[in-house]
Amino acid sequence: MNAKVIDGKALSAEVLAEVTASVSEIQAQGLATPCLAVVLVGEDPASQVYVRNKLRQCEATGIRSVEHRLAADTSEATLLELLAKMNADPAIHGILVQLPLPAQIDEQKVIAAIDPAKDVDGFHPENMGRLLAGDESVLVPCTPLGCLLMLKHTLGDSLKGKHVVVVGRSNIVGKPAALLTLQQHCTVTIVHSRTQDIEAVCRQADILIVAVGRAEMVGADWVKPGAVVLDVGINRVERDGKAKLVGDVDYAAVASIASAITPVPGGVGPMTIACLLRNTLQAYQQQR
Ligand SMILES: Nc1nc2c(c(=O)[nH]1)N[C@@H](CN(C=O)c1ccc(C(=O)N[C@@H](CCC(=O)O)C(=O)O)cc1)CN2
Ligand SMILES: [Mg+2]
Repeated sequence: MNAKVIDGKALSAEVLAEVTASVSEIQAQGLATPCLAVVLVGEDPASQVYVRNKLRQCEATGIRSVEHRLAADTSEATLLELLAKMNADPAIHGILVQLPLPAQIDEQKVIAAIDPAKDVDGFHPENMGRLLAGDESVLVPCTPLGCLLMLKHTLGDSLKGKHVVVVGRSNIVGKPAALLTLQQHCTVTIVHSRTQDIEAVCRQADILIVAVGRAEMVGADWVKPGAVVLDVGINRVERDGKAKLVGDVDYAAVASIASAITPVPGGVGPMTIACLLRNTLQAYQQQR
């Protein structure tokens, strides 16, 4: 088998085009423009790239953006004060704090301080709880939402009843990906570092979603022939003396056995940013 490549760049362009059309319509009606506030603490190079891309996509879709760059030694209190101001500002509809945060700041405390209505990352405990309860109007985390859109695009109605195995149990990807596919009537298993015979469980999957952060961990012997494989990993490695970006899946090996697979780069990553803008529009519409 030679897997179909699920093109995250092409699909994210479709999502962004829909957002752009909706923003144009809002502007044509003379309404306030949707606005996203982005907070970056410190100088992590990857985070700087992601934030730059988020701001660039805001501009491309017509969404207004406000950027706050804070020094790496910013105190938790200062960040919480900024969030309180933005929560109270009716001209700001979405707020995101780029993760990871420096060690002196408690990530959970910061996430919980964002107004759930403006939480375009879908990380707030209230939004996580609503997702768990099956509330379909809730803001959901961007990466798992991107995965779901890719699965719907690839499988359509036949997504129902499929066995999804999610590798990784993070709050940001693994758990919400499991809940979102459960909501689509999939049979869902989460596996992780302590799972016994993890390869055998993964081999049962019709759909394998891998989000562990370990370069090329999933080989062909983890995958049932014909499975759909979504690779959420982004790992910077050195190969033949050159820097290279690889996923958590051994792409060449798994593409020869899967029916469809996401590449890295150009797979799930671009969908994350497109879904952020989609969520910003949703937050705006729900605040009107
Ligand atoms: N507040 C948040 N922080 C973080 C999130 C998040 O959703 N919200 N996710 C990740 C980082 N992230 C977005 O913030 C993100 C990561 C990767 C990509 C992406 O498009 N990747 C490209 C490769 C780019 C590269 O060269 O590194 C790809 O896969 O094609 C977009 C967004 C952690 N923090
Ligand atoms: Mg092996």
